[in-house]
Amino acid sequence: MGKTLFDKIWDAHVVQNVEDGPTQLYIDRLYAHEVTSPQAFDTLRDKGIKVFRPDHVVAMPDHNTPSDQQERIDDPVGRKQVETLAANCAEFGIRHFAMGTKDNGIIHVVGPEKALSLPGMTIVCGDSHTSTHGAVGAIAMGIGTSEVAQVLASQCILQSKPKTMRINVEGDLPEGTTAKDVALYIMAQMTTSGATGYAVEYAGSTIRNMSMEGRLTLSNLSIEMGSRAGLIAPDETTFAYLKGREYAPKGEEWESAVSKWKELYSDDDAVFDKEVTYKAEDIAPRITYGTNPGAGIAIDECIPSLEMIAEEEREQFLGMLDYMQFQPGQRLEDTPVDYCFLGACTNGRIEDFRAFASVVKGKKKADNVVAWLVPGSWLVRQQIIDEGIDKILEEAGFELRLPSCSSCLAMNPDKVPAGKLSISTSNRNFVGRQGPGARTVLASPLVVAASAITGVITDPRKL
Ligand SMILES: CC(C)[C@H](C(=O)O)[C@@H](O)C(=O)O
Ligand code: SF4
Repeated sequence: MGKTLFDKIWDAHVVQNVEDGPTQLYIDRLYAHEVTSPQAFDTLRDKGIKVFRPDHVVAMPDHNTPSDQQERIDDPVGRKQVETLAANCAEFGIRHFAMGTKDNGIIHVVGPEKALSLPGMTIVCGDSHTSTHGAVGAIAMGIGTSEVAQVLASQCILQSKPKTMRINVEGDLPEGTTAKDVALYIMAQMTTSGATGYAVEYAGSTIRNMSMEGRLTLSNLSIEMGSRAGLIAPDETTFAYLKGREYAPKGEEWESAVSKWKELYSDDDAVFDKEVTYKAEDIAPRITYGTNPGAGIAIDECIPSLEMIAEEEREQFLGMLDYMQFQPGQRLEDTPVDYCFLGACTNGRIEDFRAFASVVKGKKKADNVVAWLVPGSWLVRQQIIDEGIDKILEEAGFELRLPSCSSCLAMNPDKVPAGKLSISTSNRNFVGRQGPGARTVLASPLVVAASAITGVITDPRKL
């Protein structure tokens, strides 16, 4: 029987299989950020252990970094986390991309764009959206802080092998529909726990035709349906994206790496524990209405009416709508928005800024809207400037901010006030996610851009 892509990478990293226990898996790359690493470093310090392979670890602060200036962090808790990361990296000899330096950004944006994440790797980080890196053809998983300590100390992790699922998407995406919409659509079909216990591989012609950055967006959201990992077989798109990037293999090493990477696909006779197929033509620009990313609709649909919801789910459904201040059956188009956020590890890449700019070019931001446009890294910010996108944004009344997780998570000054409605390109719309009492609807950069221009939830196809 053939092997799946996941099996091929997994098998190549098994150090030992413990009978009736987890697998000891070798890890190629550990990323660390300021929020989930301090205790892991404390553990090493307490036990007098050194970092086993410091050159395999890359750290950077991203959650607490402000997006308006990066000279200082006013919040003492956030400041301490960022300072502690810097001190730990200095003490343990780990590469550290400091706040405000050209290498810094959100880990899940920086890793792929610097080719620190490569096909065939095992990649972990104390962060659930580590699934993002699976888009380059890697096993990339979020882990807990105690596991971060394990990897620092041994470059290995104890892991039970998940089941495998293949999600195929076939055909051409309709106009105005992006990778983000594909992810939101799949999640609505599968629910936010539909892939729990599985490692997902995305396949099919829609995925093959998707840009590398679109694939990163899709893999990013894998965790939101419960999957720990979201892999995509590396192909010419992957190789073209990685080639020449800072940490990519060079010269002959590149050639030999690519020939190995070309073996990384699921064999024709590989069997998945579960397989589902969706049609691209069924997907449209989407928007969420609830407080989990699976509670979403096509932008021109209405929120389900109460009759459409199973009886046992009605209480939860009404609870979500109550928080969101929406009604069953309500149409969301034309609902006034207060905040617009372009950014996060979901949609903070150059293609997202190009998409946003393509909508707002020659138009003006609505007066009722506060807009935060936050590149996912300093490299993305530089690309925006080099391509003159900053000028287009400025002329339309927007301001380009500094790289950060920003308004994705209320751990820095970019908080949405209680009761305000935010339309956001991030990946989570949980209660209080963008600030206590803040209400979040998730959408693509095109939908957020159209809404930032009109001041109401707007279908970009109709602008
Ligand atoms: C702070 C961190 C642990 C968290 C995560 O694991 O994902 C954050 O990045 C998030 O997006 O909620
Ligand atoms: S941008 Fe958001 S989802 Fe991504 S790592 Fe930061 S807080 Fe988590």
